[in-house]
This record gives sequence, C-alpha cells and structure tokens, in this order.
Amino acid sequence: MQPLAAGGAVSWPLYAATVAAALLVTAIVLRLAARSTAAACKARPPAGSLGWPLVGETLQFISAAYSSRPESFVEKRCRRYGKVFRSHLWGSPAVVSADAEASRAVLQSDASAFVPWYPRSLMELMGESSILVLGGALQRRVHGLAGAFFKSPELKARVTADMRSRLAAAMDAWRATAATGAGAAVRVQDEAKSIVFEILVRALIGLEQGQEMNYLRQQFHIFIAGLISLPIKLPGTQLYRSLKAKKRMTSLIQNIIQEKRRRIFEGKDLCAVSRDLIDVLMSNGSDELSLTDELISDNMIDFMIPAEDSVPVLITLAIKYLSECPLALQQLEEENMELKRQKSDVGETLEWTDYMSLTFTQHVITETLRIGNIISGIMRKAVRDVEVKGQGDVVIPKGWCVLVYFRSVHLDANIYDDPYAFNPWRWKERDMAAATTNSGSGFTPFGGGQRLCPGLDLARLQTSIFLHHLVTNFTWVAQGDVVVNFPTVRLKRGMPIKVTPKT
Ligand code: HEM
Repeated sequence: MQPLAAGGAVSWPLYAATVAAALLVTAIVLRLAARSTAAACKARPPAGSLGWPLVGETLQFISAAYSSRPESFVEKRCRRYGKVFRSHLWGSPAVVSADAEASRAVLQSDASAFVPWYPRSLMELMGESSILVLGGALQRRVHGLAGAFFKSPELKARVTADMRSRLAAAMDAWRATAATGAGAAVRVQDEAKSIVFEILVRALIGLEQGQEMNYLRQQFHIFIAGLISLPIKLPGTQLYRSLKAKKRMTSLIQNIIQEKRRRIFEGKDLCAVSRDLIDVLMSNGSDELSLTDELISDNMIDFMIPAEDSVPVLITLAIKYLSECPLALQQLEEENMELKRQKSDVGETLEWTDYMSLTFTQHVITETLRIGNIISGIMRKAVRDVEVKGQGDVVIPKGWCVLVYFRSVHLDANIYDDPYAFNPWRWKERDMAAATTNSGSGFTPFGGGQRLCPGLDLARLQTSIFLHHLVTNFTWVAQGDVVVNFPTVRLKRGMPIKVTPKT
C-alpha cells in the first residue's frame, strides 16, 4: 500500500496517528462487546485466547500460514484447548474447528445458523450478489443451476474436447522447447493456468481465445491480487486497483449479456441448448427470483477464481507429488498407457467417462486434494447461538465467526496413517464413493452441505485429462520447487519440469 500523497488536507504522520488511534478505540470497543456478548448469552464458547487488542491472533495465524507448516497455529492450540477452540481472527472473535465432526456439523448447517463470512477486502471485491455471499433461495437457485450445468454430460464432453485440442497445441510447443536442448523447461503452473482459464471462461461466458480473452485475463490478475489485501479503498491501494479491474471485467461481460439479449429479441438465437453458463442463468430468471445482469456478471467473475487458481494448482500439485513418488508415477503411467492402447486399438478417442474411470489416477487426485489443501478452510458467521457437537459440545455465540479448518482434519494422524506421506494407495481401502462425492467425514476439500463446490467433477475431469496427456506423451525431470501456502496455495517457481517427448 502507498501512503497518501503529502500536501493533502492532513499530513501523513498525523493522519496515520489519528487512524491508528481510531482503530485502537474501535477494536477495544468491539472486543469488549465480543466479551460481553459471550458473557451475556448462556453460550459457552470453547476455551482459547482472544489474543492481542486490535489484531487478536491474526498475525500468529498469518505467520504460521507463511511457514512450511501452516497448521502449526491450529495444532498448538488444539494441544492446549482441544480441537475446537476460541480465537480472534480478521477482526472478529472466532471459533476454530479442527474436529471432523464439528466441522461437518457447521458445513451441513443452513442460513438459519450460519452465513458466509470473509475478510473485508474479499467481501468488497465479490459484491453483494456473489454466490459466495448470497443466502437463502437465491443462493440455492444459482447453485442449483450452475451445479446442473457443470455436471451435465454435454458440458463435460465439450470441456474434454477443448482440453484435448488446447493441450495438443501446448504439447507441440513443449516438444519444440525440448528440441532446443539443455535448460529448456516447462512451467506446469503457468501452462495449467492459461489452459484451464481459457476453457472454463469459454464454458462460463462463451468467449473464445483471442484479444478479449487476453484482456480479461490481464484484468482478472489485477482483480485477484486484491482478494486478500488491506481493506482500504483509496487510489493507489491494491483494493482500489482490483475494484477498477472488476468494473472493466463487468462491463465486458455485460456487453456479452446485452448482445445475447439482442439476438434473442431479434429471434436470431433460439437455440434450445445452453452453450454457456450465461445462457443457463438468463433463461431461468423469469419468475420472482429473476437473475439480474449484475448478478450474472458478478458471479461469472467469481466462477473464474477456480479457473485461474484452484484447478491449475490441483494439476500442478499432482505433478509435484508424482515427481517425488516414482512408484505412484509409474502406476499412473501404466494405467493411462493401457487405456490409450485400448482406445487406439479400436480407433476411438477418449471420452470424458474414460478419463474419470481411471481408478488409480482418481486416487492420485484424491490424495493430492487431501495433502495439498488448496482451500485450507472456510469461514462462516453465526446468526444465533449455535451448539455444535464434536469433541465435547461447544456453543458458537451469535455474531462470532467460525473457521472450519480442513487442513488440520486432512492431516490428522487419527484419521489418516502417516498423514504427511503422499500415499494414493490409501484410497484403495477407503470409501472412494465418499471421497469423490465429498460426503465422507474427514475429507472435505470441496466443502459440504448446501455450499458443496458445484465444480468438483469438472476439477477432477480437467486434472485427469491433463495428467493423461502429460504421462502418455512425455517423461520429465522436475526441477526443485516449494509449495507456498499463503495467501493462496501455489508453487513458488511455478513447478518447472524438463520434458522429453516419448517416442
Ligand atoms: C481444485 C478445485 C476446487 C476446489 C479445491 C474447490 C473448493 C471449493 C470449496 C471448499 C467450496 C466451499 C466454499 C464454502 O463452503 O464457502 C467451493 C465452492 C464453490 N466452488 Fe469450488 N473448488 C474447486 C473448483 C471449482 C470449479 C472448477 C468451479 C466452477 C467453475 C467451482 C465453483 C464453485 C462455486 C460457484 C462455489 C460456491 C458454492 C456456493 O456457495 O453455493 N469450484 N469450492
């Protein structure tokens, strides 16, 4: 963040001191209010500490999140207070759950108990009509329509064909890179990001590769940089830049919506099949829950977050873990080569169902989701005192936040033997149906309940396709890289690998 320009009505040091004093007073009042809320209601929040005035325990949380063991913040407190404890994070009193049962109970609750809660910069950027913030009938409606679209065989077939042709072009370039000799490397994370972004954006808003796509992606990078930033909306701040970028993206998407409306009005576009998510949302908004252009465009931008972030990171992490586990890589390669052979023997190309039927490949993806914790947890706010059963019953007082911390559950030695080991074979014995539908307690990389990720099948499908084409066409040597976990999970150097085409 840049300080305010000197020479304004108030000098910068005086301004800063005034703001700091105001923040301190506000924080003390809020903390006293939090304490008295907890004391006034019969609610018994769990044991724990609210930390320092103003910042609570946020700085300790962030400093652990930047380390190679982000769960250390939660682990330390679990040892002291139990798996559900109280804290104070992102400016709010909070209950943190690292207990599988309590976490499941929170995920399964509806809006009569909890509503979504995010840090202020995120709320500001997503806007009121984002599915991530919406509650009640409107959230269920958008979720239902988007979920049905993402799960439809037509979309999966289209995404499969798009992925195949986009990967073929990328792989030609990798072959050319490999031919240049020593030192040339492919950055998996960058490649996965540009491929997945283009394909999902096409599925969302119907935009094809080209100048507008490049412009959108450029604006999206500025937008996403502000999601976890200081909640200050002044020129020069990241949040301000991100809001401006969102405005430019909204205008591009609203033009697409207007063009679609014009074509429908002129009777030029009466195609019964929805080609993208905008079509789905536009054609399902004629009753009292009509979906406005603003709601549609806001949500299209939110839906781009997994396209640029979560799915490419899942692909990249899978390749990192496979590179470090030759036995798993060998088994995955054999499984994929066998399928390729079978299909080419009968002269068929692979369908989306073929990719999803690769059992070991799915185990690799499941294990990557468990150990990689791309989304480490979710936050909610209690709209009333909520009793939660877990390791001992606790109450989350009205107005408090709850952080459901998936990461600690996914790395819990009581649930997974040797939890830090990448072991795809562990899923042979486990209930894979529960893992792939995300219904099993102790495995919630896609959340759960009414807000269960509607894109989970697509994420698995795109990852399977990427892995299939990589292992059947190339061998590689990974160059060293490390996972960074905050503010989002990613590979520090983008996972460079030196590829050699298979003959
Ligand atoms: C590795 C990939 C992915 C991961 C780890 C992931 C994870 C999650 C999680 C944990 C939630 C629950 C949030 C909450 O409860 O507040 C969620 C929700 C959501 N995800 Fe995903 N996701 C992924 C891919 C996708 C894809 C590909 C799409 C669609 C293009 C998508 C769209 C959404 C939407 C729209 C929601 C909000 C649902 C609602 O609040 O009703 N996600 N995701």
